Amino acid sequence: MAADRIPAPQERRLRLGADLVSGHRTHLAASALLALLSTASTVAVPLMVRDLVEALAEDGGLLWPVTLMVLVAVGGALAATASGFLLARIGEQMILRLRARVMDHTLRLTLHEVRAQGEGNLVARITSDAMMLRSIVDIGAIQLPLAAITVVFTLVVMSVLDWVLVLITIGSFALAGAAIGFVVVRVRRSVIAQQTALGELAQRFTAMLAALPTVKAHRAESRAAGSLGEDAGRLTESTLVSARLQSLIGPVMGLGQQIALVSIILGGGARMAAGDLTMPDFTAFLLYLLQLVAPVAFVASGIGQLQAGLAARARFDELLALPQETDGATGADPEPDPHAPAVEFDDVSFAYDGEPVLAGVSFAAPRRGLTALVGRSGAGKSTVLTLVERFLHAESGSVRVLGHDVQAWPLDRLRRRVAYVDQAFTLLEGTVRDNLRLGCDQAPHDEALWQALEAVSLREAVEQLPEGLDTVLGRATDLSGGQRQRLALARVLLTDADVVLLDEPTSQLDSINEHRLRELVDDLARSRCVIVVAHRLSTVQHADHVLVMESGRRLDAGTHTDLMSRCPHYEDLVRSQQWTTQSTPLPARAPA
Ligand SMILES: Nc1ncnc2c1ncn2[C@@H]1O[C@H](COP(=O)(O)OP(=O)(O)OP(=O)(O)O)[C@@H](O)[C@H]1O
Repeated sequence: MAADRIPAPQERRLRLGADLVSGHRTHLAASALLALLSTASTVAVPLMVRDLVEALAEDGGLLWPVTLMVLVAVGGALAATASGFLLARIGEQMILRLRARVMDHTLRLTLHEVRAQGEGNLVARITSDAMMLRSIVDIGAIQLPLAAITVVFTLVVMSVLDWVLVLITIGSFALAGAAIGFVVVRVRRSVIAQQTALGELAQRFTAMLAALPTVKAHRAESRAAGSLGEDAGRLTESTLVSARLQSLIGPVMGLGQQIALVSIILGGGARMAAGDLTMPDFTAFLLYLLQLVAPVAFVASGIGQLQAGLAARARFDELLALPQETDGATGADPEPDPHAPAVEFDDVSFAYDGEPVLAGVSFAAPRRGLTALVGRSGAGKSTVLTLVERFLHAESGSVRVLGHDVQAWPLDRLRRRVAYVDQAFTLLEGTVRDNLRLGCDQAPHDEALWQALEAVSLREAVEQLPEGLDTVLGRATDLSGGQRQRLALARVLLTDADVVLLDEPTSQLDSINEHRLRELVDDLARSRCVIVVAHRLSTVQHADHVLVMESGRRLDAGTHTDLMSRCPHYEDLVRSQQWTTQSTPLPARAPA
């Protein structure tokens, strides 16, 4: 199954030659052939000019040489155009495949890694980095080798005309070449710094947009814009470093050309005076020299741009080398144990980057019914859910689902059995229909979707949306908090998950919504195991089992009534209803 396939580490690098250009070999060969024809015409034209000069001197017919020269020149131009177009197509196809691969890979990274990388930084990979990488195909695959071939061919033909002048030409350009080589090494380093700064800016801007309501509510637009401006300034600084280096390339080559031209005119004049060089040969030589400038300059600047592409490639390699979520299990799905609890924690400990968060937690949630996790903010309740969903791995102890360790389940199967509803009741940017079908293997019919909406009292609201089930949510049209909540639960109703994990939002809902949510959760709990991180007393009172957590430990477990009679900490939580307030000390208990 594709979703379960984890690429071997060596597959996770960009193998630009085989990996990206594969499937386009014919087009690539055609493009190379056309470019070669165009190069041949470029090399041939000055020789034709020489024949023309000779024909003029000998009073010969001009029609045939001129016609041939025009045909060769126009043919060369057409071949260059066709080659360029083919190359652009290959480049776009390559970028298409690359983007698809990187997006797929990114979605399979662990949540922890995606957060560590930053969304904006990851987006920069498929935008600016991808465009930079295109230069490897545009320039590196054909144009640069061809420019180099043109230079070599031209020098060979020039040496047939006069090898002494060729030595002078090579000497003049060699100096410039050495200076450019020095610059190019630094260009690559500066481009990596520039792309990293661009990723950072994109990341900060994305995060700022996500927090826009808070920014606006605190009238912090100016401060936010100022801070983003500073990041943009840092990006400009690193861009200027590479721009400064790259801008050196053109003038240095120009200088090489000037030196070569003056040297050739002086040297050529002397050799003509000595009778070692004819006028037509000198004319052709000069034309070749002028023609040589373009490919030599292209090789010089192309190597610079190639460095940018290679820098982008290094950033892709870095991303592709990040491990995907591993699929622990192999072989067939484990058969659920009918006698085992739905979820079972056995002495589970977990730490975030060395910081202990859970310590020796044990509990069992039965196959049916509502289990509530309660505790102050930071007690580790949400972390328990993430371990069940295998977003994170326990450091010790075992987390079992339907009788089997979560590692024994193929990841895809585990997540089919366990539905997760986060605190924000997140909806994807897409139609209502897409959102409802998210966890379903077989897309349910609209009738089933309407039934699920009916069950969560959302049918009327969706019918009133501009395009009903086809209304795109997430941009101009969005749902209220309570409606999102119900849509997320309708999504769960459409799956056949055995376990439902629900991270209750900390914000207080109005009493009608709270009541509806409770009814829905009770409904779900009649046929499935529902584990809810509870922030409301109403949820806890309805729970069949309550697990009390404090500082990453299981403090007690039982029914609400039992816990009220024997667990002072629980009594405190219930009385204060301050499940989410860590810093505020709880008021003293009333005397019994
Ligand atoms: N991504 C993370 N990286 C590092 N530490 C984290 C991360 N997420 C949570 N923590 C830490 O782990 C601890 C437990 O967090 P968790 O979210 O499980 O608590 P919680 O009981 O669900 O809190 P709340 O009721 O406020 O949602 C906290 O101390 C928190 O600071």
